[in-house]
Amino acid sequence: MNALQRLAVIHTGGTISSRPAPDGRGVTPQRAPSVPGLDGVSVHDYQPFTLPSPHVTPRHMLELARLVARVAPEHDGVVITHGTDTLEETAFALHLLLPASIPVVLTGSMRHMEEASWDGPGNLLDAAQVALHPRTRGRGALVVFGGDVFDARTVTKIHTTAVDAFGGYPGPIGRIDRVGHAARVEYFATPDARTPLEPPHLDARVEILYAYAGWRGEGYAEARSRADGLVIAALGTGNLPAELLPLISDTDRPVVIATRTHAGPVLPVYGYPGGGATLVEAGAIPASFLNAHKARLLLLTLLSCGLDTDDIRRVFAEDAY
Ligand SMILES: NC(=O)C[C@H](N)C(=O)O
Repeated sequence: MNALQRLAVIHTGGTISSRPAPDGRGVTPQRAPSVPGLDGVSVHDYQPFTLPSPHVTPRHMLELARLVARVAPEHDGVVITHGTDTLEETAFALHLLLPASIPVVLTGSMRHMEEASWDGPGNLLDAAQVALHPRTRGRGALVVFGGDVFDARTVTKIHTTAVDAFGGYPGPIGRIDRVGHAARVEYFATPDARTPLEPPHLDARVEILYAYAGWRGEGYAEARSRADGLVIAALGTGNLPAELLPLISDTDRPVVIATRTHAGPVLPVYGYPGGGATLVEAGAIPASFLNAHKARLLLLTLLSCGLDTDDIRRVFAEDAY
């Protein structure tokens, strides 16, 4: 007889743990869901905190990474239930902090447990079966939602209410379906290998500024004086209004340029004042394909590791994460 597989399920809150509060003041996290119908698997639950995901911070992400690293050796896979609003940030933090050899799968739900269309049990079962699947090993932190498997680097929340709330360019790297009760897991891609980062804390301060037509740098000086580093969600391939160029040239801390456009890289193409080529010339660091909030987590992690601006520039240039 085959030995039981062992699954760790780490609950953190979010809609998948939520129902309407008795005081009638809206939906709040209350009770973690249990994994439905997994034969031959012994499930061990952990609950480090119970939060709506807008309350999750980088400190919680580091706490989770340490918990996963601690429980992973005694389990065949790890699932994390999480609110969807910042799920991609926690997934990306785990991608930065954990070796790819640990199969860790994040999921959540868009509907709470008292709604007829509650998507929690299906997503949780999918996540569990993906986490335990032998082909999942070596792919690092993944997100499973609506049967699609996404890598932590590219996944993003694309809809505020739809059940298929996750997407991202270029799309899923795998899929789970079922034939009868048997799960069928297919992969189309493997995330690149990387060396996990080992920050002693995640307390560096990195702020995001969002560019728009007519921005003259309002808020920039204040953010620069508070933060250890900045990320700008810039325009198109990473361009800004001309007024930003002297501000960026003057900044002695790392300034990473991401894009507010939903897909595609940041590239030093344009040479007009504020164009991407002039920003890079002025010392800004292109975020490549990372969205602004993931670029922020990478910058924050590198700063927390004590890296200087040149080393940070090198890490971003290598597309190492
Ligand atoms: N669907 C969800 O989980 C959204 C919720 N606001 C959260 O992120 O905690």
